[in-house]
Amino acid sequence: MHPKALLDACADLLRRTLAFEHPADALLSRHFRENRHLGPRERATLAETTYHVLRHKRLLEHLAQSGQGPHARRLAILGFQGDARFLQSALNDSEAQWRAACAPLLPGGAQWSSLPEPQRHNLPDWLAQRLREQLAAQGQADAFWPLVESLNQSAALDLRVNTLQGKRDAIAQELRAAGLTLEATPYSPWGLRLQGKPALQKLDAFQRGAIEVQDEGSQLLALLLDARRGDMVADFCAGAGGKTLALGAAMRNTGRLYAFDVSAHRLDALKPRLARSGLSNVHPIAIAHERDERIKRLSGKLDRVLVDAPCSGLGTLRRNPDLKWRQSPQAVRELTLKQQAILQSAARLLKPGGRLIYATCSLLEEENEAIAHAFDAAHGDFTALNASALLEGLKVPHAASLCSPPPAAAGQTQAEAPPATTSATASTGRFLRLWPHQHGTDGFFAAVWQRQR
Ligand SMILES: C[S@@+](CC[C@H](N)C(=O)[O-])C[C@H]1O[C@@H](n2cnc3c(N)ncnc32)[C@H](O)[C@@H]1O
Repeated sequence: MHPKALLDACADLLRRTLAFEHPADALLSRHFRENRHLGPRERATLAETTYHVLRHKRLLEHLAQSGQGPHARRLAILGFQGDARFLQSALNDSEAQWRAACAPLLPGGAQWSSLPEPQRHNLPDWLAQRLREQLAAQGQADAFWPLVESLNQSAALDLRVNTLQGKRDAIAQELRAAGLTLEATPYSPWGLRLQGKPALQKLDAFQRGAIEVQDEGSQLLALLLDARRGDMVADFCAGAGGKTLALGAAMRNTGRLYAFDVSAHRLDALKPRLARSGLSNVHPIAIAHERDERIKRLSGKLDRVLVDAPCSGLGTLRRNPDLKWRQSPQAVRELTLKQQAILQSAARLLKPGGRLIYATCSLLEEENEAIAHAFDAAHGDFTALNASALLEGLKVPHAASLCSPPPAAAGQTQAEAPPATTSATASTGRFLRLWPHQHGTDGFFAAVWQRQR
């Protein structure tokens, strides 16, 4: 593709993305489907430029005020993520001069640190304020900048090994032999972290379902449910089934695993993944809402229920940077009502002794701890379990470092770790709390309970 045409295509994609009528990843996928002639480098430039501008939108829009020509083109010039010589040859003289003048203020530039804070954190004001307040209340005010910097980077590509098909080490060896560079993930026993973003779909391991793309944090949520052979389990908000597949494999393809979701479309995306995985214990069921009759019939019958609730997704900004511009305080408030309603309905499915997990990929306290505390207050028949102790029992390295609240005193030893079952709802390490800047995963939250009666 000619440099000028590629820059035009970047500008056109940005114009459409910044209308925020559709998620950026959906828009990009559609663009690539409709333009099959695009090569891998052109696709990478288009995708990375779009994501870079979404990540650094406040800064780039500020700098773009000084340029000339259509707004989206100015953003594409400032945020271009392809070969620098390629960009140079797409610019006219005045554009080239303007870009050179802006360069010291771009991310990584010599004068970037002199910019006002909003142009460095690139978050909407409401979100920056909430994160600052929340971190300060937890005594972690210093974590604000490391967090926003990590949210503005692209995420690593993690795989989950389908342990029904082979051990992690053996699959890692197979992938290395196919030319991939990777290492075991630090916490999940099922995970592999790839270097770069190699294409996976043609690999034999992918086609036979031995690997699935899944963030390490997501793997840990499924692990925490500790679903076992022969269990009756529900993945209440299964979506395209990332966690369903991990749960089905943990159950060794035995028992019964219901994959519920209100979106039949998302459940459809689970079907080819299920076919590859070799699982036959999964039952995808599209429901009308969380009080659907098909769910009521299962009341009091299940051993494990995972509620991977619909949420703001603000823990996934590394992958979905447009979410910070698409979310709002009002939308988050509405989500919290939905989250409470879903958790309440899902809890009814458990039998006494059964385990319930409420999880999100949000960073916000109101979608996480606040929902868990409200559930505690309304459900005396559920006892909170300690995520740190559970993960330790599952042999996850450094389990306590993945959970909050952190130990009050440094140097807590394993012997001092709290028991898995605790009625002290504010105990150390009660919640799984994953952060991109600390754990290299997306931001995740999970609270765990056991039904008593
Ligand atoms: C965070 S996503 C799930 C992601 C999925 N568990 C995975 O690992 O890939 C939340 C899902 O909740 C679904 N959802 C929304 N409202 C629901 C409801 N009332 N009952 C069940 N699922 C619901 C959405 O369609 C969406 O697929």
